[in-house]
Order: sequence, then C-alpha cells, then structure tokens
Amino acid sequence: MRVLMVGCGNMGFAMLKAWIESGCLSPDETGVVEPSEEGRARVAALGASTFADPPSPDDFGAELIVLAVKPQVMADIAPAYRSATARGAAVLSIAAGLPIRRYEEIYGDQTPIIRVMPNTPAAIGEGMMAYIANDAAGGALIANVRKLLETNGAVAELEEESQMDAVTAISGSGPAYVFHFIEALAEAGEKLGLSADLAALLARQTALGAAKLAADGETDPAELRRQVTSPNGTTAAGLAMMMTDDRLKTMMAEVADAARRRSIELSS
Ligand SMILES: NC(=O)c1ccc[n+]([C@@H]2O[C@H](COP(=O)([O-])OP(=O)(O)OC[C@H]3O[C@@H](n4cnc5c(N)ncnc54)[C@H](OP(=O)(O)O)[C@@H]3O)[C@@H](O)[C@H]2O)c1
Ligand code: PRO
Repeated sequence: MRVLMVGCGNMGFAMLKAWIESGCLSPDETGVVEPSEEGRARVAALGASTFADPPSPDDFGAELIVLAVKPQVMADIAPAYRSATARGAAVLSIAAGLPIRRYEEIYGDQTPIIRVMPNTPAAIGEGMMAYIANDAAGGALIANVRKLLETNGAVAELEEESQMDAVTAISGSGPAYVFHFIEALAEAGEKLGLSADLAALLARQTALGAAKLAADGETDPAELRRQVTSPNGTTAAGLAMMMTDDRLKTMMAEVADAARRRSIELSS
C-alpha cells in the first residue's frame, strides 16, 4: 500500500517510525508532506520520500492518505488531497475532535475514511490505537490499516464514533497525565531531600514497573495496590492522602471531562 502522510510531527512520526522499522511498510512505498526541513530530514533518515508541498497523484500515486496535521488547520490543508481520493485513495485521520463527516464533506461519502485516536507510545509499539471507519471503507482496507496500527501497539475498533471524544480524553491525552504523575512523584522525592537524579530515576522506574505489573490485565489494579499496602504501614499513610473523599478519582474525572469537552469543541 502506497502511503502518503500529511504532517509528520510528534504523533505522525511516532506512528510512521514503527510502521517502517517493523518492516510492515516499505520506505519505497512511503511519502511524507512536511513543511519543516528538520521534520523532513528525520523522515528521510527512515528512507521515505519527502515533500515540502503536496505531490501530484501522478508523482506519488498514494493509496492511503494519512492526515496528521493539527485539527485547527485541517480544513485548509485536507482539500489539496481531493485529486488523490478522486483516484481511489483512502483517508486515515489521526486528528482529535474532527468527525468523519468533516472528511466526507471534503472528499465525498464514497471515499473510504478511517479515524484513529493514537497515542505517542506508538513509537515503541506500546501505543493504544482506537479506530472507527465509515461505510465506504471495505474489509481489505481496514485489515491493511489494522496491520499498520498493530505495529504501534494495541488496536481497538470502536462501536460508534461518539465514543471518540472519551477515548481521546483517556488514551489519546493519557500519556501526558502519566508523564505529569512521574514529574510530580520525582518532585515529591526532591522535597523529601533526595537528589534530582535519584528522585527522577525512582519515579520513572516505579511507573514502568507498576505499569508492567498491571499490563496483562490478569490482576485487578486494585488488588495490585492492596499487595503493596501493609495494614497501618507507609503506603496506607500515603494512599490516605489520595483516596480520602476519592480525592484522586474526583480529580481524574475532572481532568478527563475537560479533555473530552475540548475534543467536542474541536469538532465544531
Ligand atoms: N501528540 C499527540 O500525542 C497526539 C495524540 C493523538 C492524536 N494527535 C493528533 O495528531 C495530529 C498532529 O498532532 P501533533 O502533536 O503531531 O502535532 P505537530 O507535532 O504539530 O505535527 C503536525 C505537523 O504538521 C505539519 N504541517 C503544518 N502544515 C502542514 C501542511 N500544510 N502540510 C503538511 N504538514 C503540515 C507541522 O509542521 P510545522 O511544525 O512546521 O508547522 C507539523 O510538523 C493532531 O491532529 C492531533 O490532534 C496527537
Ligand atoms: N494530543 C492531542 C491534543 O492534545 C490529541 C490527544 C493528545 O489535542
């Protein structure tokens, strides 16, 4: 499948890197449209073709256009790829907020369109990729796109597009919440007198180990938490600060709701 990625910043590059490095996508079949010279250079290092401006369908012959620009500029950028979709290319969008009908307004509802919400651990094959397709997207296309997404991590098909705002709030934005938790744990360590380096190491490794223990889903995170918590011990003292009056749960519900509301705003 000849793939043309439009915009290759933080998220697009994270996905593309795994597609090419896994061998799932040949660099010969891959093109990237990216205005930034630095952005083009790192794509060229993967062996893919790069363009500062949209190539004509005759020049590249894309079968899949991956739209990976910011939602706020999508309406200005996406129409340049109408000639490619008119010649049969499908569209995969990673943009937050924008619903499939927006792309159908640009390309027509006979164009196969898949919307995916990725996250940045996609770069190392540990992402969460949740997608939904329009009626024009056939089984063969979806299977090929799933093969690419599987190189990025776990893949889930949504039941309906209305789930996408909540998915964006949880797994799309989620890595940032976890990174901030790591920052906060390290800063707390410094406040207790540890050096910055040691506190950062303790916080990073603890997050990694805990995530790996929770990753297979076999043991409930609540049970894993109980296994750390000796009666009347240190963890119980710490957790009381998080759990009394559902302090952390209340905050996380507010965090997720703010992100979901922003996703909805971006759609209009
Ligand atoms: N970052 C995430 O964790 C994440 C997660 C899920 C979904 N998303 C979605 O992914 C999309 C990209 O986000 P991002 O964080 O990767 O943003 P980003 O790092 O800013 O990447 C967007 C890229 O598009 C380039 N661009 C601008 N105008 C262009 C044009 N006319 N043609 C081609 N490329 C153009 C930008 O170049 P310049 O910088 O030179 O303008 C930039 O390199 C967004 O829609 C976002 O909602 C992001
Ligand atoms: N990054 C994008 C944003 O912050 C979408 C989910 C993660 O809007």
